[in-house]
Amino acid sequence: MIDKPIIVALDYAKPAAALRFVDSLNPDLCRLKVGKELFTAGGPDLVQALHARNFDVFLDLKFHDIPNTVAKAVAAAAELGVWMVNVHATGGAEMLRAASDALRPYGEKAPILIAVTVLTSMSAEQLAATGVERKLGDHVVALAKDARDAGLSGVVCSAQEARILRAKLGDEFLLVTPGIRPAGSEAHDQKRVMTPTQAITAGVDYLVMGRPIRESEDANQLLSAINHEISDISL
Ligand SMILES: O=c1ccn([C@@H]2O[C@H](COP(=O)(O)O)[C@@H](O)[C@H]2O)c(=O)[nH]1
Repeated sequence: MIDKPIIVALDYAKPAAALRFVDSLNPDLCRLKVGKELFTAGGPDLVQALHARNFDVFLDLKFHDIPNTVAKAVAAAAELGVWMVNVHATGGAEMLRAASDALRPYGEKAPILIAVTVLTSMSAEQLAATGVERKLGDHVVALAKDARDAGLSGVVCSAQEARILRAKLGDEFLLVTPGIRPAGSEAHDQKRVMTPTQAITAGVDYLVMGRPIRESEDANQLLSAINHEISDISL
């Protein structure tokens, strides 16, 4: 299993609140994800503050724009030194290729580039209502193949699609899955959820968890318990 598979979503409105929480976390237990809300409030300074505290940062801005704009945006993320960055796979093959090509000059220092397939907050019915005629699983697989063919390293998907993606895309392709909920905990707005054990058993590489960790009484204790639970799984 991958080292430090839990990525904690720092969905905070204020950088100070995010850093207060981060200062209570043990960097040996997790990596961090900065999304649209916190990056809009805290910008590159906040990302640098997380790097200074020895955390790997997944910059989850889900770029989706014309190829030139997305290429420049992922290059800016590389300049920031983030560990992982993402784009929307529905931006199309040309956009995905432009993003991948933009990171080539950074060589081994390039962030891991992945693509969002179908948001974990969407059900099959909600996806169909947007006009997508393929079944949800088929759509995720098709978008993941587009990402792989454009040179990306993996996708954001639900753990519910992990088995089919592993079968179709092989063992090296990274699967990063939000919508992870410890057994018995609230799903909130997430529709396609799995527990950490179910997800790792299905072949997921990274588990993204926000509210269950941030709202727990002792985040380090919960992270340790989940890391211990999934470390026992042999695939
Ligand atoms: O399909 C996706 C893509 C991204 N996310 C992000 O992950 C976290 C999940 O937070 P929870 O509190 O554990 O629900 C959040 O930052 C989302 O923006 C996602 O949920 N689904």
